[in-house]
Amino acid sequence: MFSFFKKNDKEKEETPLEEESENKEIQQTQEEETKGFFTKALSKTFENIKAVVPQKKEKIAFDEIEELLIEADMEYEIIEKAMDGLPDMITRKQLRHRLVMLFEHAPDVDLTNLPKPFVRLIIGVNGAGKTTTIAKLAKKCKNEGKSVILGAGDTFRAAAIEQLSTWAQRLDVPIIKTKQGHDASAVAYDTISSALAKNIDNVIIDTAGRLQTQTNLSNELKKIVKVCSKAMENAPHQKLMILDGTQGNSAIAQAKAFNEMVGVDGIIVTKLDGTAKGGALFSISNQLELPIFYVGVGESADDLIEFSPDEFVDSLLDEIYIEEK
Ligand SMILES: Nc1nc2c(ncn2[C@@H]2O[C@H](COP(=O)(O)OP(=O)(O)OP(=O)(O)O)[C@@H](O)[C@H]2O)c(=O)[nH]1
Repeated sequence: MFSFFKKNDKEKEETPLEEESENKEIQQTQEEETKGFFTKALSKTFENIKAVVPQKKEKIAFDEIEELLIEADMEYEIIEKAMDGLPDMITRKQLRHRLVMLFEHAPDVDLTNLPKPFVRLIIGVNGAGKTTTIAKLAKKCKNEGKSVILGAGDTFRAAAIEQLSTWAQRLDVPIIKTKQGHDASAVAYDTISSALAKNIDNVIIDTAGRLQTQTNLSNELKKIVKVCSKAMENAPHQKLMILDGTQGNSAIAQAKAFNEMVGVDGIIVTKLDGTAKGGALFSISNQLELPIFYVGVGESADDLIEFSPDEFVDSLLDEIYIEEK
């Protein structure tokens, strides 16, 4: 999926075959690392799963799989869908195929040809982890050698502006902000204009998670989206919804409401480290018909990992199945 493998330090005299095998090795190492992250982040979910299947096996009974997926907070409707027609004893390969299929809504972004600036609008309810995730995304941009500017678009709460400003300072990235109560769409416009003027690669704009009424919130978000497109054609390029992973499946209704308001392009699930509800990722992606781009696995700016359905499913299966020969 989103892999950024740098080839620039390869020795010139390497043959294409050597280079290919080296690239494969790098890729494998990175996949292992991501799998390691998932295993760590999902330790609580895995504890529940292991209570159902304490010993790793080659084949696992249908009922046991059903039970462990329930334990991991996967919605029953999705479990039924995933397991439809599977035999009484299920192999790793059979289950893997079905589970990966649940994430069929893969992100469809050509990362080699991103517009400049690439504008992301961050939406979601208060407390879901919006501000922290914006900081994590900004850090990721910087790590990749890209410039970034933040827009403090949650003008409803002074604390939100302050919190994002603190992160901007800590990460040493510019931020456009205004006073509490001022027009959020003006902040969005100014942030994009500033990025255009200064040739900045990425724009990340925060939004309010709550206003006086749901209608006000909906109107404000719609206005921000419209104003972004006035500042730059086709902006925002991604509307990302932040969902609190500790809420498990109950985050879905919330997400649907936001999706109806402005149409969401993808999801970031936060706080995966603190929950036993990791299985909800299946239902979240499948029910909303949206890709999960990243997952948050801690409170620091580095605790964000790119979501890969394959690696996520493999780390889960590693807990219950003997490695397939
Ligand atoms: N463990 C853990 N905590 C997280 C993660 N992401 C965010 N948090 C914490 O969740 C709390 C809320 O995060 P914020 O980023 O303030 O959330 P917000 O959506 O901006 O919420 P408001 O500031 O209330 O608008 C903070 O204490 C964060 O440190 C994560 O991936 N893992």
